[in-house]
Amino acid sequence: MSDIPVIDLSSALGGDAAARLRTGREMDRICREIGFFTITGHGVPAAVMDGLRDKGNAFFGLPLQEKLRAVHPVKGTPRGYIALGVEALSHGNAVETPPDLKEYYHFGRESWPGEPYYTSEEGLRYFRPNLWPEQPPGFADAAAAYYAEMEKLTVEMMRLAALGLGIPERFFDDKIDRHITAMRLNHYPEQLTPPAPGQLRAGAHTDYGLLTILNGENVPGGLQAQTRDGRWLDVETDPRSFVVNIGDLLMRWTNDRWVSNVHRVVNPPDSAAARSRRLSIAFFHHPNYDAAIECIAPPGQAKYPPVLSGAYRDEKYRQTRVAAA
Ligand SMILES: O=C(O)CCC(=O)C(=O)O
Ligand SMILES: [Fe+2]
Repeated sequence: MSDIPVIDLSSALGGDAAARLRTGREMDRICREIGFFTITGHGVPAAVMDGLRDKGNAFFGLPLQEKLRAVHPVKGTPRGYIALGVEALSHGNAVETPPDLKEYYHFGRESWPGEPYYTSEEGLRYFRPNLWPEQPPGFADAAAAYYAEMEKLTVEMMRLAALGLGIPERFFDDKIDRHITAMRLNHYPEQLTPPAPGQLRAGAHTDYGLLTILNGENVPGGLQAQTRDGRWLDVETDPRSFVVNIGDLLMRWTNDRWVSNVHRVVNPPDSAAARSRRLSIAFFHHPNYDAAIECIAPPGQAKYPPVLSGAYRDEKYRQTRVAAA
């Protein structure tokens, strides 16, 4: 495969059963080979995408002192601002590199029901209040609107995934209906000094969850995905479409039928480094924390023991932190 495939979701989202099955099978074919594809016809309004992108750009454009006021007081909490030098994604895959050349803002669901699933001691570990900065105004609303669109889209995509995997269309529904998805706005600043040896915007890594839905922009110093035979492919991240990739947990759930590809964000070339900042918005779809992930496989052929969704993510977060935030 020499290019990242494109899936047009419009007929499947229109509800036509044959189109849904066809699209699910297309996903299956692609995800067995390379767990990366672009989606068009996704139905997410451009105004929602631009809305959050504008707020993100405004936030990262603030002076560092301002941004640091949005650092969460409890170290390691996936909420609020994380400055340059805190994370090295490659550590999640046991590769040592210097920290990634990015800053990011982490947030989750804005509100949830007053039920024990959310409010118990365990629930509180995943459902935490967001930490919105004072500036820019309207950030929380733009984020909630975007989050809601991603929720609708991922329910549909997981149904198509089920069709492609040959399991009941609604198999995933009750395992993702109280999902613990975190989102990130990643900002890769202009590079005014050369990176250290081995230092990238985001080191080579795999994502942890089910589907990552990414909205980026095509500027020098962008996303690359690695093929099974070790080549790096440039991934176009057009701001009007989304790039979707499979995470480790879905790879495990499918008993390795679908691949969670290694990917990275490279540095811009020297000629453009001083002016190529880049913003990406990532929705890391992750099942309900109490969902047991049991390999979808014929009896006796599961490659992995069952694991709980929440415990699995906790461990991944622990591995990728290289400095106190
Ligand atoms: O910024 C991008 O294009 C990708 C970022 C990424 O892979 C991640 O945050 O996991
Ligand atoms: Fe990633």
